[in-house]
Amino acid sequence: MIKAELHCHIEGATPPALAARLAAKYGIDLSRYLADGRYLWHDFSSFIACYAAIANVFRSEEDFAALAEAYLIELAAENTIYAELFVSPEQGLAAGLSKDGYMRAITAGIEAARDKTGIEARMVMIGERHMGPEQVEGAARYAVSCDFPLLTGFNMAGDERMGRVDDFGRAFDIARDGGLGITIHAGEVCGAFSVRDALDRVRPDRIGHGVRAVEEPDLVRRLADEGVVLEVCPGSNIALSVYPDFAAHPLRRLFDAGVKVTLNSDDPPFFHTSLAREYEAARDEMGFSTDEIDMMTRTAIEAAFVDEPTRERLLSRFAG
Ligand SMILES: Nc1ncnc2[nH]cnc12
Ligand SMILES: [Zn+2]
Repeated sequence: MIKAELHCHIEGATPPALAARLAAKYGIDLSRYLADGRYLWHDFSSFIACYAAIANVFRSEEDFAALAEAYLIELAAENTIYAELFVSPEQGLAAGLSKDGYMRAITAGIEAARDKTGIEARMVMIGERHMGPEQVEGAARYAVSCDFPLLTGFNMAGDERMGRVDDFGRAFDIARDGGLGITIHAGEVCGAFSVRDALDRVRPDRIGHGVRAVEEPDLVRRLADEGVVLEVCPGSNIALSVYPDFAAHPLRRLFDAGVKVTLNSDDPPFFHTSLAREYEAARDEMGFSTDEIDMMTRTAIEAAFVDEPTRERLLSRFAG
């Protein structure tokens, strides 16, 4: 089955064995965050802290390039034709590189994977909500001024409980005015109000998660009517205790209500998942037919932050 992914934080795709190898190479103590091949966290805040620690083991352009290349090659091996990677150039600064050096590295990883497998990929710039409006605006300004053609979108991740969407509105205005596709994490840790705020202030093309919109029927209807695409990450939601299990997850209710939904892995090894496992769970645990899953993949390509010839080429893979 053909697959596509719109929502994966690239440092969040770091295999634990790679994190351990780089930590040993650079003399970094990860014992609070990684043991017995598993990442150590127990709630959203400790997940964010663990994520930051793991992202810090990358110290060279080669490290970042190898991560992106390896992740995309793994996706391609599971018949994934398109992926968007969430990127954080400030991670380059933390590594003693430059933001451009980081972007160059992820670009190199994408190009290497495309040369080897044909997988198409783009980058989406991340601002971190818990770092405050200045950081998020800075990320947007860098995104619209840097010169990396594979960077096609802007997103805000991080702790949804920090501030209100309005505090970050200018960052999205900058990104939109600069021609970037717009998506925002909302309705994951916080409830329906957060999705409504995002729709009202940011007018996003897509929403990261968004699943807690299900708590308000009017909001579900609004998502369906406005055609906003949800980047749904069921395994992530279960790992972070947003829902107890796949049976309780609202993906099916949103789909049946006519909301445009897609399947994604978020930070796969942190949540003991992969894009392939999310597809399997949709079929085996959430009762989606092959045709319905294909619909979700098609939705992902239709909502991808790509130029129209690329979209047409990707959509042609569904012919027949
Ligand atoms: N699931 C998630 N929610 C918010 N910020 C994140 N950063 C990495 N993964 C995230
Ligand atoms: Zn995410």
